[in-house]
Amino acid sequence: MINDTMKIPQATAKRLPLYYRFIQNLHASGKQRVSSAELSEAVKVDSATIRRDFSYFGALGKKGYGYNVNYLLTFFRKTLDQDELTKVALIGVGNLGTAFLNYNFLKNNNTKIQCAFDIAPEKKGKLIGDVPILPMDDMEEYISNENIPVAILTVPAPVAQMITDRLVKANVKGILNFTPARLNVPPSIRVHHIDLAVELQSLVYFLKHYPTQELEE
Ligand SMILES: NC(=O)c1ccc[n+]([C@@H]2O[C@H](COP(=O)([O-])OP(=O)(O)OC[C@H]3O[C@@H](n4cnc5c(N)ncnc54)[C@H](O)[C@@H]3O)[C@@H](O)[C@H]2O)c1
Repeated sequence: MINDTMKIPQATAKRLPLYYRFIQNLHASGKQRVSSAELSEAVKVDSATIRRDFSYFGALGKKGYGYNVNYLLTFFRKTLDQDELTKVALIGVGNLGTAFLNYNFLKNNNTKIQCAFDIAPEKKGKLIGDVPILPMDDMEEYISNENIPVAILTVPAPVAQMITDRLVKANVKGILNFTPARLNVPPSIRVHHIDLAVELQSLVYFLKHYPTQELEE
């Protein structure tokens, strides 16, 4: 998770995992330095934005040298708390939830879906991608005893708010909401809403109205 005390603009913070993944790959291939042009090509963010982003990280590229890969890797590890495993709970093991359980989030960063919950009795006790599916009755107790700070919500929209209220009681700090429901939460809880239909619509709109150059920001 990104350290709250750091003064990195939100738009920059959102690009951190993208940079981190690429820098990890560079490091693994033994590369010592990288130019903003190479980074730009790889992560599809224009190089002026990259230079501005990296100046927030205290990484000032040198002309003709670029950025030091080791420095960047250390910075991203620290900033994204890569040394610390963030536990995640998933609620709703249907089509979407099952796909997430089968996808190994640990491949790219240190978040791990530790447990899943579903109301369907036939799913109880099953393992999907090594993640156990537990009954909804146990949700609050399990999440709060295990100190799980993040939940992914993949339930039908009509029950999303009711489950969110329960997650808040269980001391969850962040919710990744895949349902179309708009969630009400206390100000201390962060909700990120991922609406695939809206994202798709927005992509189609941008393709129609903006030349590719302006798509990158
Ligand atoms: N499938 C997609 O491609 C997709 C894409 C974007 C958004 N979504 C949204 O994601 C959510 C899940 O979609 P899906 O296709 O996986 O649906 P689904 O019907 O396949 O799965 C929903 C799961 O939630 C469980 N559930 C129902 N009520 C519950 C409750 N009260 N407590 C706990 N679990 C409960 C069901 O047993 C089921 O396993 C929906 O809100 C949907 O709109 C789905």
